[in-house]
Amino acid sequence: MSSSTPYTVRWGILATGWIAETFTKDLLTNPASRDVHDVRHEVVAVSSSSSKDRAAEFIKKVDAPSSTKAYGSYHELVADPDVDIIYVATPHSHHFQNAMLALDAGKNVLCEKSLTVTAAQTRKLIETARSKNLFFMEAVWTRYFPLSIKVRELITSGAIGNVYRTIADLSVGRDAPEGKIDFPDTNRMVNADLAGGALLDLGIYALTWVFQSLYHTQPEVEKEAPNVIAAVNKYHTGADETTSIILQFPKHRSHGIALTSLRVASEPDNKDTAGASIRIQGGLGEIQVIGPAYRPHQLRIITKESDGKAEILDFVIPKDKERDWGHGMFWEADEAARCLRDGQKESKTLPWSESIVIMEVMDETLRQGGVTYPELISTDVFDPQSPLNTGKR
Ligand SMILES: NC(=O)C1=CN([C@@H]2O[C@H](COP(=O)(O)OP(=O)(O)OC[C@H]3O[C@@H](n4cnc5c(N)ncnc54)[C@H](OP(=O)(O)O)[C@@H]3O)[C@@H](O)[C@H]2O)C=CC1
Ligand SMILES: O=C1OC[C@@H](O)[C@H](O)[C@H]1O
Repeated sequence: MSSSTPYTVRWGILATGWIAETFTKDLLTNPASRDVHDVRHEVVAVSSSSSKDRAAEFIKKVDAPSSTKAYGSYHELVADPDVDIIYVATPHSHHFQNAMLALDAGKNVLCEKSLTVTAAQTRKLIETARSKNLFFMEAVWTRYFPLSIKVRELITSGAIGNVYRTIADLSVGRDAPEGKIDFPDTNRMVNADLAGGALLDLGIYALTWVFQSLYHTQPEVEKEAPNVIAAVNKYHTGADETTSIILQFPKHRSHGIALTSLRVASEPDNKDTAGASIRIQGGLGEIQVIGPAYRPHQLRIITKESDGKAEILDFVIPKDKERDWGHGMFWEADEAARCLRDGQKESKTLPWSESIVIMEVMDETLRQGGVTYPELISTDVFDPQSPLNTGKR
């Protein structure tokens, strides 16, 4: 293959909900629209545990090629020899069983966040990927944004000195009268059977910023798992509604403050009026990240020398004009493609070891808050016939 021929990855999409649609539409954009020329993506199959018809409707809706195969079960998808990698887009409750199903069938996996319900499940998936020599990655898309790459470069180049503290918030204001939260109790955001709660759904992004700035950017030998102090308020469903975590990295004398809530909003008007959702603070200045923690769009760099004038860097998410689409999830897909091309089993931007430490922080937070999830979704015993794999709800 000549070096000018892009490497093609053939994707299988497992589930047909909101994020599956958003991600698949990104896969179908022209990589040239984001100035990527070395990799490309094909969507070859989609599976729905609800029905084959639903998978077929999805294929039409996202405007995938008519040759895309529709399956009415996850089992059929993972057995398809034309699929190189499976994108797991079910609720977090299902990730462990669904990702295991794919790995067990010899497929590479990109799995939505939060990676699993427990750290033990994450460890099991990683052991399986390692023993089967397969690629496996947690789909924390924000890490692959040019904006995130720039933040990591600024930190490692010493632009704000030693980083001592990061304050990161991802909260959505869904407070409702009479102590309610404005999601039906069955919704995956608050339903404990689907591993609902602020932490696993949103808090993972606040933790991502703490880890990108205080952990990932450290030399390998200096990385340390943090001490964790958590305060958790539970909703009547048993899921956490407001969770605040202090992470202490003693060797580095640094603290991370990760905040998440379903009651109050990081950005009440979605117009940046509330200021930075993330502040990365160093001895010489700070980097402020503007926009929601999962899809930020601006950096403000303020140093002791700034003299009241922040350096502002804007990051626009490119659109494929022909499809009139571009959400920003294509960068993580490009990363997965390059790893497959280069024979790498894990991404350097979010290595397995880091996913484990983050899951351990979430475990500890939930333990301190007394949040527990049902055995069906927290077991680390793989069962191909689990209802989570067969869709028998
Ligand atoms: N990276 C990001 O920006 C985002 C990531 N996410 C993550 O993606 C995952 C899915 O979220 P989202 O797409 O919003 O969820 P949806 O409820 O919209 O979709 C989930 C899909 O999973 C399948 N599914 C299988 N069993 C169940 C079940 N018991 N209940 C509900 N769905 C089931 C269904 O597809 P089918 O019937 O076809 O099998 C369903 O459409 C979550 O882990 C979430 O954290 C979500 C939003 C944004
Ligand atoms: O990952 C996510 O990012 C966007 C949020 O709206 C969504 O709830 C969450 O799953």
